[in-house]
Amino acid sequence: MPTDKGLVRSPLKNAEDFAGHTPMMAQYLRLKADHPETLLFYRMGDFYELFYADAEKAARLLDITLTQRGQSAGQPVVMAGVPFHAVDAYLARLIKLGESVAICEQVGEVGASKGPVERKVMRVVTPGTLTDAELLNDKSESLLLAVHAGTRNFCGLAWLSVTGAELRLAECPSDALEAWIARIAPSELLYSAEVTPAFENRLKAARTASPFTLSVRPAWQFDGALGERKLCEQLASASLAAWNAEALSNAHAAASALLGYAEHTQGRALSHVQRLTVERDGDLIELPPTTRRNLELVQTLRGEDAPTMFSLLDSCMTGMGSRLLKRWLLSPRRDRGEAQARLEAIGALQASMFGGIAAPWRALREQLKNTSDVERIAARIALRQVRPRELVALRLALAKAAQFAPALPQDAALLQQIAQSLAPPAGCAELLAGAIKPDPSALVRDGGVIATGHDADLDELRAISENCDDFLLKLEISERERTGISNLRVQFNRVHGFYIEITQSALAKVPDNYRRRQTLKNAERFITPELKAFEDKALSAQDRALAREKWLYEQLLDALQPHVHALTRLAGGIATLDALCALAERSHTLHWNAPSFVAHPCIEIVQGRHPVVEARLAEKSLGGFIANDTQLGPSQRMQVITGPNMGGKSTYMRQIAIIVLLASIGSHVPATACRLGPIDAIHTRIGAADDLANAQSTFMLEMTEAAQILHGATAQSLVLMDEIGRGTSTFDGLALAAGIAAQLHDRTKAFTLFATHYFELTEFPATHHCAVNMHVSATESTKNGGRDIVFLHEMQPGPASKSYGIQVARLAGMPAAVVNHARQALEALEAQQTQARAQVDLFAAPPAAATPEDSAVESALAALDLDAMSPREALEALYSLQKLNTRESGRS
Ligand SMILES: Nc1ncnc2c1ncn2[C@@H]1O[C@H](COP(=O)(O)OP(=O)(O)OP(=O)(O)O)[C@@H](O)[C@H]1O
Repeated sequence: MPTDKGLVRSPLKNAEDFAGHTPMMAQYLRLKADHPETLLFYRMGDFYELFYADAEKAARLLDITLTQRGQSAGQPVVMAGVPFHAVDAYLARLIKLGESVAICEQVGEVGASKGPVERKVMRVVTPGTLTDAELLNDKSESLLLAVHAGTRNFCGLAWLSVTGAELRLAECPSDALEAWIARIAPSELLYSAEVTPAFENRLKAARTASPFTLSVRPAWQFDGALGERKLCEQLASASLAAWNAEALSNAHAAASALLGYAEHTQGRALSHVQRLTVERDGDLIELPPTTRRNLELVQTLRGEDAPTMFSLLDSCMTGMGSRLLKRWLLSPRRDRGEAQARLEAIGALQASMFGGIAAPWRALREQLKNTSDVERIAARIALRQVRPRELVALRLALAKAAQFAPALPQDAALLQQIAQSLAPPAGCAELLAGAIKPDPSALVRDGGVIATGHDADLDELRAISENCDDFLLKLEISERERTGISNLRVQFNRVHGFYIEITQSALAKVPDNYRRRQTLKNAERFITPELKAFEDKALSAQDRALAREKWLYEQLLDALQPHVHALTRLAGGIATLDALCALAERSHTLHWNAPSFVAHPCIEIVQGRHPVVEARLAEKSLGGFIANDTQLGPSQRMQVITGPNMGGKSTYMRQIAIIVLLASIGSHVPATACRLGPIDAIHTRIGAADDLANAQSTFMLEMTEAAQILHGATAQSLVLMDEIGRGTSTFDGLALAAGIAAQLHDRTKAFTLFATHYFELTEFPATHHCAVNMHVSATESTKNGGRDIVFLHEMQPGPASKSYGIQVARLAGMPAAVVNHARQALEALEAQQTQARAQVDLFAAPPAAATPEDSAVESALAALDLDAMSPREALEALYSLQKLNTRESGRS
């Protein structure tokens, strides 16, 4: 029997367990037993109430009042509540804190049966399965990721956004798991209750890179065969061959848990998820978490959202566009096909000759403004959670989408593809226009949502409640005419309802179909079948109109289901168009140019700039950015960069990485020209703070990151090494820096930018022919006796002549006494070093270490497939290894 850490069933499951509890508390406890780890919001009239431990927790987290009311099973009932109309704000706070909430509604008729009204958990809101517009961030996705610790050191991954249309699968070696998690950046991660404690600790540790909620699921839900079946059902396909996703049993197992959980939280299947993508290790340009952090792609080093590369790049008009652009930025592909198609599209959007009007991106962006989030609305239609006003927004978006296509230039394949996806699903806009009022109430339960003319019954019901007086007046006139009784009156009172009043004198003229209702002194009151029917209708018209509206809304949702697929396709088209128009606008505004791709290895940049630093300088009027060239190719793979602190070394290195990344996603780049050969990864090792959370010192972290780069980089990688070795003693640091530079140059052969303050390293290019010295220029100002430094920020060939550390310290406001002291000490040190400097060849290759051959025991050990062994076989293998070892020791 599989254990289930997260979903431990409450022992209070049987009816007798609730003995002594009031019927309502027994109902609550029964529902709570199914959601032990989740706060249960139990609807009572106008409030959602929480009880017992949930109430205490909510009171603490939400700062709401904890109260006690009555007793159940001899104990006071501890409770706390939130008003139902304000629930979204409370949910948002809880979700932000990583909590999950089960929403339990009253589903039965009040008073329909004995005991409490029937209640049901309608949905579970968790950080990774958000669907409410109020809880979601427009510009970022909330992703749910399931991880399966598979066999043979492989992990399966499956992830999706519940409000998106795409499910993604991947398999990765176990040691690459953290990098994958960091790249996916989920809001919630699902894992099996039966993973090893070590694996669980790794998942917990992965939260330091970007926080997410961990949710444990029963082990049986991670089932490969079940996952494959569920995927086939989801995609309405007999096999996964079309997606090249057949032989991925670890990922299928993750998908099984993922879909199961997503359905559990939404209370229904995710019919809108109809696309599948398999991500493979080698498809993407590797951007390790350190690179994303150091290049400040989506977060600054301080953890803020701006100014970052994404905040500069994202001028999208819609949330869909922003989300897609972020995905592009974080997942550049090695294959240039996609980037090339985007470049072509941007070129076409910028061509001012199109149709004799200004560049098409301008007009398109105007049209894209205020387009609603069709992607999320389509998902909410599928999940039957869509609100009336969203449907109006959808109708307007459909009308807009129809205008985009004719405005699209015809000469780029990607734009043509977009034009096709923008065709609004036939009949959908008409359906919406016919069914929903142009300005409906926010919620269906308030009524006033369904358009007049959509349903005759509803119109009549509304007419009754709205035009009661009118009806009575008309009836009075027609009855007076029919009977010839001129003082006949049609009236209403609360006790007797509707009636026709006839005075004594006119009784003789009363028609046959009048039935007596009441006799007064001077008059008789009658009812007719027509008036009786009206009375029945009028008295309950409002309630019935509301019920009818709800029913009609459900009918409308049914009728919209077949359009969901086309709507998500259309949403994809709008998002892509928006992202491309944003790139065209950025390129125009920031004076960027199109890069070109070549097959031979090179990174050639003419007049490159760092876009974020440039924007900051412009914003603060700190002067212009100095552009620099970069030339890296087969014969010049490494630049050893020296120059003063604050000279611009880091900026120069980062700008190259950013230009390479922008080109790889198909964006224009901040340079006059750029030619780029194949790239498989961008690695960075740039100064870091202590990683206290992982108990690593600065130096340990520096070495760990450098080691990862040396293991991972290839001849197609771009490597940024900023001041490696500075975290330890000078000799240690210098020696390590020399070793690392030699390894990158001789073995890895990656394109390397190696910034250093060790002047000794400027000798490196003399013996390493693919390396060159570069330096950032600075000069001493004539003011202040030539003691001040002026940064020119220009990259020039050759090594720097001076380090200017003391000048920079002076600029930073160091007391004059310290500066003088340092200057004297420096002179003494330099004199001493020149005398004592022994000629040490820092870069000489070490004597080849004899690589001992593996012993027979080691070879046998390496050949064992532990995952495929039973405990008995493992024990036998151990015996034979022991025997082998005894034999070997005997020989030696
Ligand atoms: N090309 C440039 N044009 C104009 N200003 C620049 C340029 N490069 C750098 N700067 C300015 O100089 C500042 C320092 O640059 P950077 O951090 O790259 O220097 P550094 O040489 O790496 O310094 P350190 O060695 O102390 O790390 C930047 O914040 C920016 O304001």
